[in-house]
Amino acid sequence: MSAKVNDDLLTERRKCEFNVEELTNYLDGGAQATQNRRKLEDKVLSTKGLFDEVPEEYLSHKEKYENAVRKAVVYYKAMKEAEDPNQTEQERANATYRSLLHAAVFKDNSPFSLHLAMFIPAILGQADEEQKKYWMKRASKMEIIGTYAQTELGHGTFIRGLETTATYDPKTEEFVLHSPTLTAYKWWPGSLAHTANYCVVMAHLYINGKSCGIQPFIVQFRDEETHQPLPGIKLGEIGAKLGFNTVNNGFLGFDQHRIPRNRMLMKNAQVLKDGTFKRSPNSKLTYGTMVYVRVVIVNGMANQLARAVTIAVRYSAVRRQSELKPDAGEPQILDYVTQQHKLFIGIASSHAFTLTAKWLTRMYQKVTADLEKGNLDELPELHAIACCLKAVTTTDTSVLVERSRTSCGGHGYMLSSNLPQIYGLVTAACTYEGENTVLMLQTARSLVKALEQAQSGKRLSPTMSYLSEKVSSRLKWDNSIDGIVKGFRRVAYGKVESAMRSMRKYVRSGLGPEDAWNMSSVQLVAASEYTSISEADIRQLQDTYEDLLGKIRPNAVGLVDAFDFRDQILNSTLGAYDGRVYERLMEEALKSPLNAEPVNQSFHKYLKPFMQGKL
Ligand SMILES: CCC/C=C/C(=O)SCCNC(=O)CCNC(=O)[C@H](O)C(C)(C)COP(=O)([O-])OP(=O)([O-])OC[C@H]1O[C@@H](n2cnc3c(N)ncnc32)[C@H](O)[C@@H]1OP(=O)([O-])[O-]
Ligand SMILES: Cc1cc2nc3c(=O)[nH]c(=O)nc-3n(C[C@H](O)[C@H](O)[C@H](O)COP(=O)(O)OP(=O)(O)OC[C@H]3O[C@@H](n4cnc5c(N)ncnc54)[C@H](O)[C@@H]3O)c2cc1C
Repeated sequence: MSAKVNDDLLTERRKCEFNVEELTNYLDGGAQATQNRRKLEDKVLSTKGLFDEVPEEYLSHKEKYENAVRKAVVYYKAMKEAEDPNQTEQERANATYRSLLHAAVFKDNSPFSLHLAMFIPAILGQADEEQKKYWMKRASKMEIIGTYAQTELGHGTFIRGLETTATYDPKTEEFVLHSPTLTAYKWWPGSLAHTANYCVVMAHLYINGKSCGIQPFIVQFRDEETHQPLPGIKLGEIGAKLGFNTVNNGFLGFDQHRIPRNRMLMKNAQVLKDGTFKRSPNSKLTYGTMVYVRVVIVNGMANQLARAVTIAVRYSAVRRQSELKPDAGEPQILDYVTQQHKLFIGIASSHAFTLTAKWLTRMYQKVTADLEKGNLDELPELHAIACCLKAVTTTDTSVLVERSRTSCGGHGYMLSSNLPQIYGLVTAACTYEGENTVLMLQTARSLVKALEQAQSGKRLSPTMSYLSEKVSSRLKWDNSIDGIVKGFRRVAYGKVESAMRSMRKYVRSGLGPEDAWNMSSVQLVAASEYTSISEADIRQLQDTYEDLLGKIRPNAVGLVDAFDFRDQILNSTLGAYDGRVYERLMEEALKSPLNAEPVNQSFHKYLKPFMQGKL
């Protein structure tokens, strides 16, 4: 088959009105950063043994895991060898994030992901200096593989309800870890089942029968040589899921399992040898690892969304279907304005999430630096904003990735398009690291507080200041960027105010504050808007929107090319740079094991006797 680039894609690229490379450089953080990223990709992607001979989807559950472990090892070594010693750690991290290199290797996800995404951050954020030195030396070289075990069979959201206990025994200077019930079993941690040998366990600390809250402990649960579970450890895999099937999510129960005192991570709270408990300056510092990961997720969503819309936009430029005008031939489906509406929002959202992620990361770094100096003032605001942005970006990305998939018609349903797997990855993020409704309610809680403060004349932080702006009940709609931002602020203010009025109404009617909160929670999450926008305003906004879709249309392929994902990273029959969609669909179909023989044995065993009335 010819390797020629599809003619429609060639035309699209000629039509593009801006410099694609310039936008790529902007996304990478400069031309040099683009070069560095591409160099990294060249090196890693040329590594032997990284890719599947048989497409992953045709392997059994067990084979998928074993194959993923094999590739994780090759990939880890390739990344280490490709490291440029002249680059800073931040530059390396940026290149790795932007390239989504692991997506070329794992259509699903790596069984090492929890080690890097949570185990190491938990040590960095929760261990004291001595512990950090010891554990980071081992963890950074992957002499040990770790995970983060917080969620239990019975509790995920309500961390204070976790049932795993860590009881301090001052006689032996040990903690005794125990799972008193079935629902106390840790359930979900990635890598836990067969990959990791250590984990950070969140457990309820008791000293002399007194509760000292939820605390982090570093626990070895497999022998370092034999990999057998240690005495007092019950361990296994939780089974097949919608996605994440190579992540090796596991369960873990403790039967009076003893660990030394120095295995409690003691940066914030401490237990002294005699059992004296030293409280953390703020009990919520224990939740720091989750705040960090929520920040990281926003960036991850921007990249996964960019990947999905790249596939869908390129496919939409190649695919021709139906008729717009009689005898004019079949148009590219990208010419249908409904198709543009489905996809261009995805491109725009990806850019918006990228910029938001940069802003949020800076805020995280500042608050973390302040925490190190003992200043906790901005922690509540960081928590409220990280919760909200994690929830909004994961929800929107899930919707937009699914829309990208359906916008490819039947071919988007094929696993070889990679869109179903991308959806499986991003929809998981609506649940993990805090279920989205729950996180939105955390943000609502701080918004209600801020509005109360504004109404009593207190000054608010810049991110909340719109709640103290004087707003007239009738807002004159204005289609400029400033006008739209003002409109959004008005709507946001209206939502919070309406939810608060509703809560006050319920309290006046005799409900307690918690019940009033629950009764108003639909409004708190997604209040109906109090916007004074009129029908004429909406028409004008709609006209502007349709006008903008037309302006983006000639640049759509250029915009997704600028994301600069290699074919191996897109891993899709529909999205490759050359647009050979139909050839690739056929090539992949021929890899199905069912195509290895013209007649399947089930014909002789079942169909023939059945059809001949002999079964
Ligand atoms: C690759 C995939 C890997 C996946 C891994 C995972 O999923 S790992 C598993 C991931 N699992 C999850 O993500 C579980 C999700 N659940 C949670 O994060 C928490 O349990 C909760 C936040 C829902 C409630 O917690 P709670 O019942 O203890 O709290 P409360 O509601 O009573 O509020 C008390 C006060 O604390 C404040 N505050 C709370 N958190 C923070 C914080 N981080 N920082 C600062 N502050 C915080 C809150 O604003 C409130 O302030 P106020 O108004 O009193 O001034
Ligand atoms: C793919 C994946 C990977 C994961 N990896 C890990 C891991 O590595 N380590 C780990 O420890 N955990 C992990 N988890 C677990 C994850 O963090 C939890 O599933 C998540 O925090 C949600 O908790 P839950 O499952 O108990 O849901 P629940 O809290 O039971 O939620 C169920 C429903 O109840 C609602 N609800 C709950 N509380 C409230 C409330 N206060 N107000 C209103 N509604 C409420 C929710 O909105 C939701 O609709 C993972 C989960 C997934 C899906």
